[in-house]
Amino acid sequence: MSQLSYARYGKDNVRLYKVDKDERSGVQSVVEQTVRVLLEGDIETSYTQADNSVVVATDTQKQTVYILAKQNPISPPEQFAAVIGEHFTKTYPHIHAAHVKIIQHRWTRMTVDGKPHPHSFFRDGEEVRVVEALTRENQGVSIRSKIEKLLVLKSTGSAFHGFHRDEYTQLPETWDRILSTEVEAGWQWKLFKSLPEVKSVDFDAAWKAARDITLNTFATDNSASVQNTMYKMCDQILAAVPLVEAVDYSLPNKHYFEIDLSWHKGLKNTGKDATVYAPQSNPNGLIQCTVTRKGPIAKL
Ligand SMILES: O=c1[nH]c(=O)c2[nH]c(=O)[nH]c2[nH]1
Repeated sequence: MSQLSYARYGKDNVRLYKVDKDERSGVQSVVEQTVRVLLEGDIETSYTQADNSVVVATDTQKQTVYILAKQNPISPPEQFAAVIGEHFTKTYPHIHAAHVKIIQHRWTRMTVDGKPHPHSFFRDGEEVRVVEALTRENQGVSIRSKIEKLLVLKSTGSAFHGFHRDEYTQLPETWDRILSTEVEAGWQWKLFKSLPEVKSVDFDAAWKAARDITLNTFATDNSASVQNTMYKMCDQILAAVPLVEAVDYSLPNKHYFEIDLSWHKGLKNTGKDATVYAPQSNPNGLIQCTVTRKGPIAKL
């Protein structure tokens, strides 16, 4: 009559904080993450026959995350995700795949009296660093790194003209507009065959390169469109990080509308005279792309 066609289960929103205390200098460093683990394997009978013997309880999964966090570095998150994935696929013969997602939150060291403070931090924005890792038994680990919720705006240096026009078109062309977006950028790594291979990669350097390229290109590109600017970002990240096979962006176009105030004593507030704008929440444009190197992509 019916069959189970999809089954994954695990613990979501496992909140984790780890401090590293350098006893000699007294400097402490902190990392805060939110972890999701979802397991796949020979678990059908738990759904279809109430057979809990195949269930590694989600509470066990949570405890395991804490123990692995104690026993291993949790940063870079790509490596910790691979450690978690390997643990579940190696420890339980009937678990064949582990999907691990880690969201790393920002804690930026405070500067006090011009000096980096040894143990005080602040949240400088909602931007997060995200990792999605899929470990499949005897096959390796597929890792995607991401930047999410990085809000940016430029007040000039962006145009949008020459677009298709027909009887449905109302938007005027512009040679000078505000450009704002909340960056969601991802980069897919080549398939790693083993945990030691994952541990040899400088994921922090890649994250910094992707972030710097995103910000520098956003700021300096004389943007013809969101589409063209994001393609330039992808192209540079592929060039900067040889182990990355694909780069993707998803960019909402957060519109700022001019307001015609001429009805009030002839106030000039459009075109080159525009200074007061109305930020829009919705609807918004949404522009997405994935850019790959030529050739096939290895996928789990
Ligand atoms: O950069 C842009 N790309 C579009 O596709 C588009 N469409 C639109 O209305 N404004 C913009 N801006």
